[in-house]
Amino acid sequence: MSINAQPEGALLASVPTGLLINGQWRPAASGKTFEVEDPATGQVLLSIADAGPEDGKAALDAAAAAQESWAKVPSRERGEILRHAFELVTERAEDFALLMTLEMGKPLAEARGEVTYGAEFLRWFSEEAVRAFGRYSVSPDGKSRLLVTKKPVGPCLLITPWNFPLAMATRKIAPAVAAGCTMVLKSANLTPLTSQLFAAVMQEAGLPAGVLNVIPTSTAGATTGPLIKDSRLRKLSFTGSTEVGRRLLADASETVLRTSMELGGNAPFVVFEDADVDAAVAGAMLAKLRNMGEACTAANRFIVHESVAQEFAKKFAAKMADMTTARGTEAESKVGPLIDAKSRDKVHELVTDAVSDGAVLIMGGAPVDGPGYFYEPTLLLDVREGARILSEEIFGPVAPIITFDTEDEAVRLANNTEYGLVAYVFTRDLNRGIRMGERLETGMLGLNAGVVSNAAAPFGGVKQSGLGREGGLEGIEEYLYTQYIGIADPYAG
Ligand SMILES: NC(=O)c1ccc[n+]([C@@H]2O[C@H](COP(=O)([O-])OP(=O)(O)OC[C@H]3O[C@@H](n4cnc5c(N)ncnc54)[C@H](O)[C@@H]3O)[C@@H](O)[C@H]2O)c1
Ligand SMILES: O=CCCC(=O)O
Repeated sequence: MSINAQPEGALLASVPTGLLINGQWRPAASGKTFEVEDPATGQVLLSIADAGPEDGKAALDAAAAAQESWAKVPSRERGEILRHAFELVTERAEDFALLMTLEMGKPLAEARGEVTYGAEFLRWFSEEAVRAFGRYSVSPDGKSRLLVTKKPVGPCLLITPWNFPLAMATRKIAPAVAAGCTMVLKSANLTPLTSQLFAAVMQEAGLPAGVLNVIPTSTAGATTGPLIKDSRLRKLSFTGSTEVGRRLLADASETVLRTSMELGGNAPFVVFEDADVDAAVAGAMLAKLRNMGEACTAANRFIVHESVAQEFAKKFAAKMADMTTARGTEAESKVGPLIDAKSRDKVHELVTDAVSDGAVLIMGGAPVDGPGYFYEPTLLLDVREGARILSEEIFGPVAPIITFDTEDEAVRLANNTEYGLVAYVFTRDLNRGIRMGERLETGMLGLNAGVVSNAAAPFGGVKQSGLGREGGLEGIEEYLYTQYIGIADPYAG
């Protein structure tokens, strides 16, 4: 494969279409396949093998068989495989970007940004692999020695969403490889192609057979359900909706399976009266329109001080009006299609509901005519506090604005949600920024920043946004368990 993007046909022809089990690409046991569509055109891109329960079991068999030998591979070697994978993904950045744009719809410029972001998890954890230290200490009474070590948790099931096809996979696979775990990856059925290509890259980077097994499927529950109940599985790492996450947590409780849950969000974006409004608008464009608003981190509620709300809305609308809605492969595209008709209908329903409830439509507010699932960038002012659009994830390019008067009111509005992934705060007052960090119930805070994602930072939420952290120093811990060995007094007898 070349460094430059291949033409679509050649690129698609290079994507493996089988299941990856024990180092071999093979058809599903049932012989079934499913189709992957381009959300911008509705055209079928590729048909790929459709794993069923039998394939799921074969994948876990392979992961379980490879676990012991993989855990013994020196951490430096595991790190070097990750580093090699980082270099290969970077060399093929244009291919990964085009593939993501084709199957998910995001504009090419954003897809390139995701390649950089996704690849960084490989580099970060190639460096962290060698730092999973334990400790040795003398017990307080001096009579014994305490040896504390970190060990790989064992075979993991990784389930990823469709919205960031590369980064959501590398954010799990890289720390699992660094920790010495084997894996079964269940990629998103709407965007499995990037994971297929990435798995081929991991093979090329030297990952031994059986360490990473990949089972795309159109029957997620039926195929992964038995794995979650299988006592050989030691970890479930899920990224997706809170609704599915809740169900998987219930299933995981049967075997007291260790879990990481990266779930939904409902991010507040708070603009204080002392904020630099232009900087807040620039942050809002990122926090809202990155990935067409299809991000767990997307600002879902703009909570703006009443004294600057008109100015903020006017400037925000002007910037939004510059965003060209077009197929992601077109050079001018700034907003691609939503993932499917169901998602677009839900976005429209939330907008219609807010408007019929008294919100003022400043711009947009409708699906775009023609092929693909495009939705107009939309701005709503004076949204009523109890509106559905403020309590549900919009997952589209729609920004609802509500106003506040006092800091206490901003905090109350921002925390008024079951979610707690990220919040954004714009203010020139550092003390106020710090206070908001202390008062907001979220795992992450963007202070005068519209994006917080960074491979070196612990990504994750509180409340119903999930459990655990991905990235940062914390990310590898999700794949390690602590073992303590008590040693008798070496001076006794
Ligand atoms: N917190 C985060 O880091 C983060 C990151 C990305 C996306 N998300 C969230 O993901 C959601 C969007 O992604 P989605 O629509 O793919 O979510 P989803 O929950 O519908 O699906 C996520 C994954 O789970 C699989 N799945 C669905 N039902 C399943 C079942 N019964 N058993 C096993 N697997 C099952 C899907 O096939 C997919 O691979 C949003 O809520 C978004 O906020 C969260
Ligand atoms: O969709 C949520 C993930 C977004 C990110 O990692 O920046």
